Amino acid sequence: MFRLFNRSACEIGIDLGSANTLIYRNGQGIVLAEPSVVALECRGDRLIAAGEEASQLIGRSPTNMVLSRPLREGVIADFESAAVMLKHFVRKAMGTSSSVSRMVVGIPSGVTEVERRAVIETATHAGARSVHLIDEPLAAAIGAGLPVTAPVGGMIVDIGGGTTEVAVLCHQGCVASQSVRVAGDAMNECITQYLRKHYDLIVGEHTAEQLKIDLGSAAGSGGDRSIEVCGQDLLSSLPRIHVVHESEVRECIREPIRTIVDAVRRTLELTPPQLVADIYRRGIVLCGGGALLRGLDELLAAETGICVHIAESPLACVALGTGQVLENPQKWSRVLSAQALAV
Ligand SMILES: Nc1ncnc2c1ncn2[C@@H]1O[C@H](COP(=O)(O)OP(=O)(O)OP(=O)(O)O)[C@@H](O)[C@H]1O
Repeated sequence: MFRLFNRSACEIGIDLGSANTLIYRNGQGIVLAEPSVVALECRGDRLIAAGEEASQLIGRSPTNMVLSRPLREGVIADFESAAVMLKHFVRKAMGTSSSVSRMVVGIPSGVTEVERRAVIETATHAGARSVHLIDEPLAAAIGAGLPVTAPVGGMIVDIGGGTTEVAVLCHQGCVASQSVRVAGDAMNECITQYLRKHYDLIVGEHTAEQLKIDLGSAAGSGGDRSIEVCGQDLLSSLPRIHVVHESEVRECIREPIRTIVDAVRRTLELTPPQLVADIYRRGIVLCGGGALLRGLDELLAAETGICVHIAESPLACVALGTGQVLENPQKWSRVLSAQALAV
């Protein structure tokens, strides 16, 4: 019976992000990548849709449905919805397995004890028999391939939807870090506010996000591309087409980008000189979806005087890192023993 049970149990690593949830399954790699969105029935908490399907309903949900992005700024803001969403994702990732014997979950480094507990309870509710938490910057650095076990310093900057995590790592530990609750969502919000204030135009979340991805940049590229968007006129409530320029988007996301650059500079100030020299030689590694913002690597390099590299799969680094910890528990025993919380 014991052997049968063990054969059907699986181990998974999770990046439970404000914007996206990724699941790594032991021996298989990343098996799920979905937006962290869930649609529930208004009465009761019956699941209607989760992930990509629910994301299509943002700004379009009927009145008998509650649409939720249960994580805000990297932490669980709506416990009930997070539990239903994670349970659904874990079931999908489990495939034919009957249980999850171990779950490694990435959490932002600046979270409170209550926020940590909320993650553990959500993971337990989703079916995990033992839950280990790992700091996201450490998981991201492992996933990005930084030599975090070596006695040399490396810097990782993870720009997600709700949080930006900056950390200097050395010998499986964190030497200096900053966690700011400003990232991709804050940029979307700035774009929405700008269009409302300057053009009396209200746009949905998807439109703001698309503008950021299509036109957003941290530094000028020479031209000034533009695209047409459709929004709702603030005064008449009627639909209106408006042309938005690259230079406008760059201007309105300037503030969150400044906050991110300042977090990197503050982390360097907190870093001992020997490690600063290591980082200078190896460069800074950028990951998270925000790493894909055009020109951000160049801006950071200009502001710090240090080379900046974008990780190979920036959106997957945290999940890949949790996966490596699962696959090689001996190597990462120090990371896990410090974080382990058997349920
Ligand atoms: N090409 C792009 N240009 C700019 N931003 C992008 C691009 N692609 C994705 N993003 C942004 O990346 C963010 C999502 O990144 P990611 O999946 O790493 O976040 P997360 O892990 O869910 O969030 P958090 O770490 O805060 O919990 C979103 O804000 C999204 O708009």
